[in-house]
Amino acid sequence: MTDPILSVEGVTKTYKGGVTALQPVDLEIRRGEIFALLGPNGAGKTTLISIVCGIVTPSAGTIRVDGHDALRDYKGARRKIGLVPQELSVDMFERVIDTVNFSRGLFGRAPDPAYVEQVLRDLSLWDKRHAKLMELSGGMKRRVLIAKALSHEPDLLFLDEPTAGVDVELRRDMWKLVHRLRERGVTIILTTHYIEEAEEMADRVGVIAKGKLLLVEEKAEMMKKLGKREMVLTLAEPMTAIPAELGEWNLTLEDEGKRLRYIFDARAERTGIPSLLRQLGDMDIGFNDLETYKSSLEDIFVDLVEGTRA
Ligand SMILES: Nc1ncnc2c1ncn2[C@@H]1O[C@H](COP(=O)(O)OP(=O)(O)OP(=O)(O)O)[C@@H](O)[C@H]1O
Repeated sequence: MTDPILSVEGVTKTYKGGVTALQPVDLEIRRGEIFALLGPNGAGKTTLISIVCGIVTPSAGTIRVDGHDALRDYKGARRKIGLVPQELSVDMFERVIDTVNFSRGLFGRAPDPAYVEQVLRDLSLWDKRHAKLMELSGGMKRRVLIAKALSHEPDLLFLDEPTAGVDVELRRDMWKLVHRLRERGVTIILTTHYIEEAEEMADRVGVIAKGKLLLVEEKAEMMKKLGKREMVLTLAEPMTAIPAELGEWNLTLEDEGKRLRYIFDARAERTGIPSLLRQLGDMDIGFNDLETYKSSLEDIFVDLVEGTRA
């Protein structure tokens, strides 16, 4: 990859107690992309982010953030990064604008009221700028965390589970916000348990489980490559069992024999649907409805993660 904004090479982490949270991880992030790191609880997502942000020391490996070695030149690397943590760790008595200005100062940036105003406006926090954090709703507090993370004009923004525990409306707002930030040139890495979040937001998806990065793919490519597809026929007459003549097809009978499900591989050149339908016609098996489905990222994810179970 030419000039990645982040490159992670051979990074591992074994915590003091002996838990191996990351097996050697190699990952490159392109400038300007939205990358979703998708994985179940305990997969190592937060550990990886924390290592890149210099909060956790890796057991091995190197990290470069926009050319800065994250270990040897921690400050240079860290300045490029905005981190939105999972937990609210803010002083509830502080006012919105003060906490954002304070975060900017921590990175040695000179005050820039116009920039901070823009960030607060983008996050619909401008009207609340003089409110104390304790006076804000949960969703607004989360936006304040984002404003703080953006306060020093980072090029790379980490969102650690940005929508965990927020309502649907706020989740959609977050998604829009992430797209807007990208339009402004910010590269975004987010972690999530939610498939639909990765599906909705990301350009590329990395699937991580048990500390192993199992796969990194363009989202569309991943769906295409690994997608199974399904066709469901609603039968005119319920069946008690699948006739032996249909034994070679990957069929299941559902809904008390009223629906027949056919699963096929989207990668295969031929779906087999025409010949299956012909055969059903020859056998006088009628149907009232035919639907096809593409498997979602969810199915792919479950397949992958289950594949890693010992
Ligand atoms: N400070 C620590 N000391 C010891 N073990 C830890 C520490 N932090 C995390 N772990 C362990 O490392 C593994 C990976 O945890 P991590 O928090 O990175 O996962 P995650 O993918 O972010 O999970 P979640 O989605 O639940 O936040 C887990 O087994 C966890 O228990």
